[in-house]
Amino acid sequence: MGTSEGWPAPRPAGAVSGRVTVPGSKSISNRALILAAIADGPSTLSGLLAARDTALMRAALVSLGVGITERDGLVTVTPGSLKGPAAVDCGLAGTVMRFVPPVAALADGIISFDGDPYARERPMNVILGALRTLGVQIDDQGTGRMPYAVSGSGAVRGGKVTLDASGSSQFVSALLLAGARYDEGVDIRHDGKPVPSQPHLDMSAGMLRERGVQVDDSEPNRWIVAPGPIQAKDSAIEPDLSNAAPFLAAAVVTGGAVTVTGWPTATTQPGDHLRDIFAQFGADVALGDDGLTVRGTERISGVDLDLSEVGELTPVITAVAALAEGPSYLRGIAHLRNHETDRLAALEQEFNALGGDVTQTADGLEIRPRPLHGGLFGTYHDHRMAHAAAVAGLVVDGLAIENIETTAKTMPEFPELWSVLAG
Ligand SMILES: O=C(O)C1=C[C@@H](OP(=O)(O)O)[C@@H](O)[C@H](O)C1
Ligand SMILES: C=C(OP(=O)(O)O)C(=O)O
Repeated sequence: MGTSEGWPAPRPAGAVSGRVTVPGSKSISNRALILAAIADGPSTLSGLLAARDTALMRAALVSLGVGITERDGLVTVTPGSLKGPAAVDCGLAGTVMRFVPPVAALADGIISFDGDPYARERPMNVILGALRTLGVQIDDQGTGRMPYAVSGSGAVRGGKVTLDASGSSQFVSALLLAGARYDEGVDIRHDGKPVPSQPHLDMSAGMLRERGVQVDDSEPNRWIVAPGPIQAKDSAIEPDLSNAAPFLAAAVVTGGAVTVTGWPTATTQPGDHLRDIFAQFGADVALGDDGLTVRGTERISGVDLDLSEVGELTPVITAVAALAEGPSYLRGIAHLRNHETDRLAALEQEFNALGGDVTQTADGLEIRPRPLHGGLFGTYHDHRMAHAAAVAGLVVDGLAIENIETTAKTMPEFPELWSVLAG
């Protein structure tokens, strides 16, 4: 696949059209695994994503004493008594490094956490501080970052905590997901600039309610989870709508038509915002029984978008914007500096290296379309940088993608699916 020269991005002669089935949602899969692991009985999950982030989550839960078996594509999770010692590899997965420590706090024993080199740069201080307030003992050598160890005593007091989740919604989701199992539940208040990624918070609250947990999020910036059992639940994981972004973008930038199958009619996934976003770029968007179809038109308009709720869509949106007719302004995404890499810097660097004109602002990007030329597009261990590069490569000669294998974080089949659609 990839070589030292990178993976040559497919450069089709004309419009890209076809149907794509994308694998399960990373965010729903890892929440379903966590909730099943601390539920009141076994749960069977279908359509669970098989990718690096979910493999890391499964390994983490198994190391704590959870039973996970797989048969005919169905994954059964059986809660066990949670115990250390254990060592959790978080890779570069935000959902593992933030969601597992609150569960590890329920275990009896010491659970240590580490991950990829860049994982040590991703902020953890807010969630570690909040856990300490809730009665959990954590040793991070005073760094607020990885590596750290949680010393569980088999139970967590819980209760009230105030935190600043402007850096990542995952700090709140982490406490919500485990909070029902704390003696006093959790009562979280956010104090700071706005919390990003509201759909992911709704996803956490929604999945808890589906499992019988009482969540009160009626007051802005406050979430109360009542103590009590989490009901086991068999469930089907939706396709990953954020990972559908590059495929749909292929239709937009080549004037083709792409259908992503199995698009849910109601969902908390942020990727559902793509319907509106691609329409703003000028594409025709239709949600039908067959899935979501995006049809490119003659023109790609520049856009002015606040992406604070859907930050993970930014790399692919940047690629489309770089190929538009006019400038685009993407706002509300300062927190992307804490993602798999500093995404604002990485997008600026890599699109400008192709002849583009992308500038970082305090909270986003300004993109002025320029004719792009080929080159090696750096991906910084960021799956979504690779998706952005692939979209640009559809219409730019000689574009190669460095470390295409990084797409395995959430979609190991990406190179194959992309080659079939665009090759
Ligand atoms: O809870 C989740 O599953 C996620 C929340 C978001 O994190 P941030 O709020 O840190 O952007 C999102 O970007 C990430 O890809 C997945
Ligand atoms: C920010 C992302 O991932 P993580 O879950 O590692 O935070 C992402 O997938 O875009």
